[in-house]
Amino acid sequence: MSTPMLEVRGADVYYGASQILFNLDLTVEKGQTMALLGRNGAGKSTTFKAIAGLVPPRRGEVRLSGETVSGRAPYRIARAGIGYVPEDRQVFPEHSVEDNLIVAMKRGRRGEAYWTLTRIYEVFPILAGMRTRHAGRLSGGEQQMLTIARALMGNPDVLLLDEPSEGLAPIIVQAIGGLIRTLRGMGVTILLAEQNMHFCLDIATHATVVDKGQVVYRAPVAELRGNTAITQRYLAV
Ligand SMILES: Nc1ncnc2c1ncn2[C@@H]1O[C@H](COP(=O)(O)OP(=O)(O)OP(=O)(O)O)[C@@H](O)[C@H]1O
Repeated sequence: MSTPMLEVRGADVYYGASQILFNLDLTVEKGQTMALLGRNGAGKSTTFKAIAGLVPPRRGEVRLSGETVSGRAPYRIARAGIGYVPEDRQVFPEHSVEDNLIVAMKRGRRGEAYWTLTRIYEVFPILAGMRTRHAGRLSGGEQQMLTIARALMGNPDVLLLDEPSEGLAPIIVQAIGGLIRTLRGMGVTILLAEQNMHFCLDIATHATVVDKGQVVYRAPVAELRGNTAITQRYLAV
């Protein structure tokens, strides 16, 4: 098997004296859309912060295409190819949609420039229609699309999306879901954290379930769908 795109190996992660993740292992292969599922407080966001270098693991490591990136500063991890979209949609509110995209523009680590403004507008036509609008004027769903588009402008090898459906109306959640499916169809490698299992089942190819900071299940999504013992016990559905 080829080297995984993203690996977390044996990660112990703490906030101060509290241990939040315990010996956590996670693997995302190239082209997969991996759902990271678990209840509120299970450790999904902390896993993302550990990967992005905001809360580095005290033990264990994070590897991107086989290269250890944990221990580096967050901006260096981003530059290495990890595009992180945190839960709180951070846009520059006083700047236009297009300026928000342009400041994030960067070649990938092998010099790739697949994601350009033109391609972003093809995949996100809604942003094309509001390119001169101040980002602060966008709705929550539009801002979510903009933050995903901004992360892509950095030509990452893997895209981390932390609860992209959170707090959005069902019709917008559907639109975000459709967008992630489009990215999946384009071969983008995605790690998607979600509390909403139904949202994930339609989008992801694989699932990893965490509970109390530990991985309790991993399988292709089709298997999770049929596993009511797991979904009832860990996902409260
Ligand atoms: N900055 C922090 N300091 C201390 N504890 C924290 C901090 N952030 C989160 N925690 C705790 O870490 C645990 C895991 O939180 P985390 O945010 O990773 O969960 P989650 O699965 O992403 O859930 P949510 O959907 O609520 O974001 C929780 O018990 C939470 O209270």
